[in-house]
Amino acid sequence: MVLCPVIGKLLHKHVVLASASPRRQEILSNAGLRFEVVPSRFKEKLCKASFPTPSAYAVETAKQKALEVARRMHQKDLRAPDVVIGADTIVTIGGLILEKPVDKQDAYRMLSRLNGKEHSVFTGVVIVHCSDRDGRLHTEVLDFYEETTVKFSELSEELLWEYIDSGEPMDKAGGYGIQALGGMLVEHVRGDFLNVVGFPLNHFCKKLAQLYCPPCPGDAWGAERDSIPAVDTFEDLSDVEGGGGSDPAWGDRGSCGGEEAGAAPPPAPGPRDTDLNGAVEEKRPPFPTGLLELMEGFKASKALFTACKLNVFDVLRDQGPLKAVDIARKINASVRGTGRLLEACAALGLLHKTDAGYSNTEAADLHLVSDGAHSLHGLAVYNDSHVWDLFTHLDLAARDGAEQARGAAGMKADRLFQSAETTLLFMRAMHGLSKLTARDVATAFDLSRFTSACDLGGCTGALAHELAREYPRLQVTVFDLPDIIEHARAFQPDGQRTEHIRFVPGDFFTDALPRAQLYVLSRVLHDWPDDRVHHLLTRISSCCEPGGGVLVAEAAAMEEEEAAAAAAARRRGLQPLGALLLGAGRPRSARELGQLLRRHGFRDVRVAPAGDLLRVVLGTRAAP
Ligand SMILES: Cc1cn([C@@H]2O[C@H](COP(=O)(O)OP(=O)(O)OP(=O)(O)O)[C@@H](O)[C@H]2O)c(=O)[nH]c1=O
Repeated sequence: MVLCPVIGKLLHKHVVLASASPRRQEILSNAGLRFEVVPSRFKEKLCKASFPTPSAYAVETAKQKALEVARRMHQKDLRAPDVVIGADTIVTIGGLILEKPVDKQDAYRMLSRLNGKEHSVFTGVVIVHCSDRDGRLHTEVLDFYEETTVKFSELSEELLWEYIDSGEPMDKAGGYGIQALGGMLVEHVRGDFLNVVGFPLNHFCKKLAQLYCPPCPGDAWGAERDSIPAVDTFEDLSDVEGGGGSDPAWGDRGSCGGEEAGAAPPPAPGPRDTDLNGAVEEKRPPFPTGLLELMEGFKASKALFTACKLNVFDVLRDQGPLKAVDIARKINASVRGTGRLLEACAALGLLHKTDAGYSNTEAADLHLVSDGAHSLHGLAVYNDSHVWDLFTHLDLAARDGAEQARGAAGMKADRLFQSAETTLLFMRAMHGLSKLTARDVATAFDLSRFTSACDLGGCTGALAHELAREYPRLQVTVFDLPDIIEHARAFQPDGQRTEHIRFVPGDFFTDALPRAQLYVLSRVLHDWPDDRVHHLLTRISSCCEPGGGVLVAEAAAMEEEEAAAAAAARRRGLQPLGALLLGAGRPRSARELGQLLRRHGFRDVRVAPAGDLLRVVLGTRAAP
């Protein structure tokens, strides 16, 4: 990929992002950078008046954030980093620097100031190269900043308060997030949009190119070149690190970092390079960041699950910010243990930590609390209590097949749900996931020509509600196992029309299917092996009148997109394991699903994406 080499220069290094900002993490990981997140503990309290410009303040804050992390990691001697990246975003208007609001009133003061006017957003960035010299940390700091101007529309008081009440302003400089609801407040932007969001990626790449690209012979710009080099120059970059010479750009641009200061260039020496003392150094293998992440990944999941299980996010949503000791009391846990768990959650970007204590991030408020329209709490609890146990026995499943693993985890193979409690656990997990995707599935195609639908395996009816909401003429039947239907009532949303939805108990492999023009199979087929899928589609096909349809939603990528959707691919990559442990099914691509539908008498088969997770395939029953 042509854009990779400049970011690729960091792939062999242990890179740390000294920031808890989820936006920075997203911007950099979207650009292909691999890094560890270690939020800085530096308190953003430098005296603003002592800086000549707002940008100098942002740069110094970014520098102190990064250096604090570099020193802490060096002291602990744990996976000491090669490079630490720090950043600080501020909003300035009329000489005033606005950081993150401390409460709603503060957010209101900030937004009123910005209302109808143009302001500047500065992000200061530092790239700190670290090395160990006789046990002492040596740092070299490269810094820069980027300015973007943003103009707000004239906004009514009501709108400002509505925006503040959405909760979005609280963890954002200036009290708004241009990338989300805050985008609606903005009339125009001059400059780098991502700079406003929290990280000036373009400028960062230029700096990396300066750092790692030696001046080409005859290049009039030399080390001062300040634009991303042409693609073929990028390709040349792949070997320059091995050149072993000093880095002119670094020498010119870098500033020394306090007590750790020194003059040596940061890049590592080449394959077998001679250093100034004549000693020969072996080339270090690339730092296995990805592997280490995989090895540690389960701890991150467990921290999230545990905080959900102990209702940490509920407590903080209702009463945060709170100190660890108060949270411990409220969740009935030890202060020491709670403190550790909270630290871990903050490091994972699930919580914010400030002087006032811990508070939820936006994502935690939305998805990790136990109630609310977008809650995935049930999924976390299900994964923790049920899927976790099964995966503990993955070795057994791999060796002997699923039955052994299920047995070891205490599950009887002949019965899906052991008790009402496990049924509810499963239903809560599915409910959260279905609600997350229901709208995308319901609107992937225009289904308004149908007046009746049957959602097979429709569980709590989350998709049925969305279908009924989207298509007022549609009558939807949710068809699922009696155990499920018995508990479905508990999941019905208050105040939503339910007369268009009915719940019918039954087994779609054996019982008569309710009559409907459209049959829906949302995330059902991957649970079943080919023979069962054929059996089910044969049954649907024989019930479906010509002109009727079948709608299949699965976490299946379109083949041509597979390489691009790396994260989704990773999720899909784990699906066969889930199938091994949970049943004999398998994931199927959209193309394969389309072929299946054609084979069972459906024509005009079309595929559409439904959000990031799912693909939806719609087929129309041809005349037999
Ligand atoms: C203007 C604007 C800002 N932000 C966020 O505001 C925080 C600034 O605060 P910071 O002190 O620079 O960073 P932080 O979040 O406290 O993290 P850290 O680096 O650990 O100090 C960062 O998050 C940015 O994304 C947005 O998400 N959208 C916007 O439109």
